[in-house]
Amino acid sequence: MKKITQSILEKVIRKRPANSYKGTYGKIALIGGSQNFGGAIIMASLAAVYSGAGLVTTMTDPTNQTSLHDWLPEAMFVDYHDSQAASPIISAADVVVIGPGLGTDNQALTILTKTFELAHKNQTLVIDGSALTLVAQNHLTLPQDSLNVLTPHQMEWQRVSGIKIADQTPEANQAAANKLNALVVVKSHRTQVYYQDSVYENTGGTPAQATGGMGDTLAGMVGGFTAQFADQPKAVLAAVFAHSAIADKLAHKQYVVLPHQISEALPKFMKKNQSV
Ligand SMILES: NC(=O)C1=CN([C@@H]2O[C@H](COP(=O)(O)OP(=O)(O)OC[C@H]3O[C@@H](n4cnc5c(N)ncnc54)[C@H](O)[C@@H]3O)[C@@H](O)[C@H]2O)[C@@H](O)CC1
Ligand SMILES: Nc1ncnc2c1ncn2[C@@H]1O[C@H](COP(=O)(O)OP(=O)(O)O)[C@@H](O)[C@H]1O
Ligand SMILES: [Mg+2]
Repeated sequence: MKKITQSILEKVIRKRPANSYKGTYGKIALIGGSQNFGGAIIMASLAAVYSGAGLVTTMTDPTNQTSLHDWLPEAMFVDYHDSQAASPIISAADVVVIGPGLGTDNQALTILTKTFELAHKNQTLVIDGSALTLVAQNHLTLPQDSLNVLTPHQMEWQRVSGIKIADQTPEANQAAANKLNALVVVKSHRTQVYYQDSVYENTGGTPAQATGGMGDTLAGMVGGFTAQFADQPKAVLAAVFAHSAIADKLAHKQYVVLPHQISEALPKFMKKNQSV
């Protein structure tokens, strides 16, 4: 098993070319946030914007619009019930993050299946939270043409793969990830990443991260990194490492690290760890 260490950051985070503009850094659509879980998609959107994604659109329940803009005026808003408005933006996105706080009712299932229908080649789909539970409950097939990045915690991975948490060995997980033809980030206190023949284990992370919204933030970061950096598997590894490394640093002086604090630390962290 390979270790994910500090060295992944310089390999991925590049110095920004002088003649670049927002279009250089990718378009992301983030879909989620039911009436009760609005915070999840706001935290994911914060992470996407603070990791440097060029254009971010948040598709959520309209009850979340004011809080979204209060936290993040940089994000555009679309009502996720409005399929006519949402579909062209989803189609045009380089990266779609779906699931944080989406919920698992019929309306959430409709939004997820529509997003799967729209997914296409040259698009990365980050499937997190409720979207993973919906995939498992409804035996959905993942889209064939997009690069599918799954970010389950161990219980979500149990639902999707059928492997009980106690039996989630690297061999079993790798076989299941390959069967899904997906890049899978199995989150725990030492997160593991499965992609094709490779298994990676993160070397960072702290129990100060054990708080709701921490995974929503990682999903947004994976979206932000894959939107900007060409090598998609490496971008995922860098997002996983950066998420835990920032938390480890904050945890020197904090009992608990709040998810939005990780996002707020990202611009300085990325500047410090970019390649020269
Ligand atoms: N502020 C918000 O709006 C929040 C919304 N959230 C959303 O709520 C939805 C449900 O997600 P949840 O994960 O809370 O609920 P789930 O029911 O999907 O998973 C939680 C269950 O998994 C078990 N579990 C086993 N191993 C675990 C591990 N390593 N990490 C985490 N749980 C493990 C827990 O004991 C618990 O029974 C998701 O869409 C999520 O994005 C959560 O992120 C919490 C914060
Ligand atoms: N004890 C821990 N040590 C290291 N990382 C942790 C620990 N507890 C939680 N995390 C990290 O926090 C995140 C939790 O994700 P998730 O359970 O999906 O949260 P949520 O859905 O509430 O946002 C994962 O990235 C996980 O690796
Ligand atoms: Mg989660």
